[in-house]
Amino acid sequence: MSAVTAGPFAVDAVVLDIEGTVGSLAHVQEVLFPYARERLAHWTAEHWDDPRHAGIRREIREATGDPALGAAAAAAVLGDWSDQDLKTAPLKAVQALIWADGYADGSLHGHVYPEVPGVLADWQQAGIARYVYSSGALAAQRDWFAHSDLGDLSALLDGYFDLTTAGGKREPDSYRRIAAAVGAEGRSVLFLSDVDAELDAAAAAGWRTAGVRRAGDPRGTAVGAHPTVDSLHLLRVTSTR
Ligand SMILES: CSCCC(=O)C(=O)COP(=O)(O)O
Ligand SMILES: [Mg+2]
Repeated sequence: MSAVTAGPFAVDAVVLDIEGTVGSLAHVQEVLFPYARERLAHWTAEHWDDPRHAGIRREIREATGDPALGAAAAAAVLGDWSDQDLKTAPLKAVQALIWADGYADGSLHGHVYPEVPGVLADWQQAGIARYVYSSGALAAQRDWFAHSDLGDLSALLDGYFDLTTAGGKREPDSYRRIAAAVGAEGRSVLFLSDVDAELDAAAAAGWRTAGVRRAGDPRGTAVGAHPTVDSLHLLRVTSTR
């Protein structure tokens, strides 16, 4: 393991990506996504006409341009989006609903790297706020941390942002929205991600940035030009206060 550190970062808040940052890319790609993919057809057959999911239905119909799209066609569309790993809000909403069953019956857990709870607790103790920003839906993010393989980590987090509340992760305006929502100046927020385009967007909004690249990640050890660590305990983060 490398011991390359990043920082110092004097900040009021840290915002963390999930996939590839606090949890393993392989877990998302090889466990979570297939779990939902295998159940998409059944989910749409069961729930397509459910009034509680009218928003999902409307968004998928809008995206396809077919106001009469039925359950079977919707399942095919969702399957295509999943196969392409497209970060679309309705796919993320359906995945979250399917995963919720797996978390509830104990067949799914959110993967969290071993140092994460301790580092979050240290930042909490130092008065640094801790938020999550993922393409995964808010419900999926909450479930990930509430049902992590290291226990319920919800108390270590102050809030969650996703595509519906912040916008796309490669758009600087999304980071401006989050900063406004948490009441922080961009320069006082540190964003952690495994994707350089996301860090570039955060930097364009004036945020501090650090890449996280876990050991064995096939994408290599650098995340663009951003200072990069392979474990959160190598970040030197202090409070501005
Ligand atoms: C618990 S969210 C599951 C991960 C997911 O759906 C996803 O698309 C990963 O996106 P991220 O922004 O966390 O890299
Ligand atoms: Mg990620």
